[in-house]
Amino acid sequence: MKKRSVDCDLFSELQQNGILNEKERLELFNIGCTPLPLCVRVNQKSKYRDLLQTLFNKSCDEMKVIQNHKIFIWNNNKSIKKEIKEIIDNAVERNYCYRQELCSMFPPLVIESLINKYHINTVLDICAAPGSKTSQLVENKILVTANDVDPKRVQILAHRLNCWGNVNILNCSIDQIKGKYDCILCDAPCSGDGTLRKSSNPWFKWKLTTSFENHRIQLKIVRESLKHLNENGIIIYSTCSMNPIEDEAVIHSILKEFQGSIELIDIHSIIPNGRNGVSIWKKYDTINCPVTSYPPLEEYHLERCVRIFPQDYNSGGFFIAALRMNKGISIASSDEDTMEYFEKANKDNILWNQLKNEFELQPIENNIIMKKDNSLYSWYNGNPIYQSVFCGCKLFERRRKGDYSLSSFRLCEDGLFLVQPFIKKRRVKLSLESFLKLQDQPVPFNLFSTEIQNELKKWKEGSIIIEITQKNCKLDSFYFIGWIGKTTLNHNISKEEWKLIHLLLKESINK
Ligand SMILES: C[S@@+](CC[C@H](N)C(=O)[O-])C[C@H]1O[C@@H](n2cnc3c(N)ncnc32)[C@H](O)[C@@H]1O
Repeated sequence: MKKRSVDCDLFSELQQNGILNEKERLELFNIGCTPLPLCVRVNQKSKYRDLLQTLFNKSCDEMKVIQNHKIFIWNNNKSIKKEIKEIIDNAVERNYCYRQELCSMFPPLVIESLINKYHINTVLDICAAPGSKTSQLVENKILVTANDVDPKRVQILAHRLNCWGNVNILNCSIDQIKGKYDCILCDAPCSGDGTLRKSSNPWFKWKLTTSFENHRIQLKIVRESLKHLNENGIIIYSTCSMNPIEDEAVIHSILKEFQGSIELIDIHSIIPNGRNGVSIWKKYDTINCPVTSYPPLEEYHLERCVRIFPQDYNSGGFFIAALRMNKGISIASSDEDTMEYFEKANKDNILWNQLKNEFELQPIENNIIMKKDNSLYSWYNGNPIYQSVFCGCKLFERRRKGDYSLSSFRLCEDGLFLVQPFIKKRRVKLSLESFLKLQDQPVPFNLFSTEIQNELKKWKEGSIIIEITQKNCKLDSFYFIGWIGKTTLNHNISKEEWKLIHLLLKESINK
């Protein structure tokens, strides 16, 4: 097996460019050879939030509170208790947590810090898959649209964003994007040399020519994004590369092209350990070097950009810059040809009225839209937008084709946190003991107390919300989706979720 070396091409290039001195090169080598800490961000909308946070708080090495996020850090993956690891894996799989490197959290944190000052209401995450930064953005009160060009990665994105919040998801290349946004996050594809703690590629496969190719793509992504920015809008540009060709050179080229219309915002106060961006780097005279990557001849205040070395935050390497468009700029864009895949719920639709009345959805009916799909109707919460492949959170799902009875629809876990507070009917309160009985098989009504039996018999066959109401129980005030059959109560909880419930109960009771 090849051995990592302080003499690798990547480090030599960074040093020749003046990004690293001898001492920093050694520091980078040393930290580059140690594994990354495990960082976990808990979904603030998850019903297990408090349980998970209490548990993680006791077990982690460090807990950071940055804006409204609580981040739990374990410095050594191997020292995490097996039970806690199992809970983390299970909760991540179910989107109750996100495993995300610390430096990858910075671009959304920058956006969150600028929301009020720059009146940001809408954000487009233009290179969003697999969704770590989008999942962070949707925790704010802004309308988030996520896009990625790669269809397979969009599927992963959609899966990972379940339960995190309202988000519209597009699957198009940057030149097909329509509409305008207050802020666009360009987390661009890059060489990924900042990932040297988790991948061997930066050590053995890094090539300058790849950086040149990436520079061209990155520039195109930022230029295209500018067409979709509202006046006074913000672009956040980020990469996990430490190389100026993929970082400052892209920003410099944009500032030079749109001089006077775009300014670079200083974001150092948001990322205090970050380093200043550089204004000097090598001018390569090879044929394939893009001229747009040449270093500046004038002052562009590139020091306002932030470069993170792994040793700065015990993370990976990263780069972030924030650009503000202060005057409209003219880049041709075509905004015709909008296709609507979604429409507002048809108020005359019999099934819609049945669902609405059965679950008392009136207060939120204007936020619910119907997916136009030949065989399946789903209700989502969100704004209908063209080209969406997914839109909002799924609230109800069709179970059986061709059957338009209430029981052919079921409430979905994805959007339960959104509708649950509005659903006043079709709820039942169970003690923890009764709830746990449901795990193995549907429980006949007559095995519950008369009070609960009467409650269950009130409703037609279909979904119901089960609340746990036992005092001093760790799952008190928790809610789950159940199913009322003709004579039995069943649950809609997957095997893996039951496992999580038991692990959490066990760990919390033991503590
Ligand atoms: C660095 S990754 C994004 C990571 C993501 N922001 C996250 O935090 O999980 C870059 C993404 O850009 C996407 N991409 C590359 N070229 C693109 C283009 N022309 N338009 C849209 N997305 C593109 C890739 O498919 C890839 O998923």
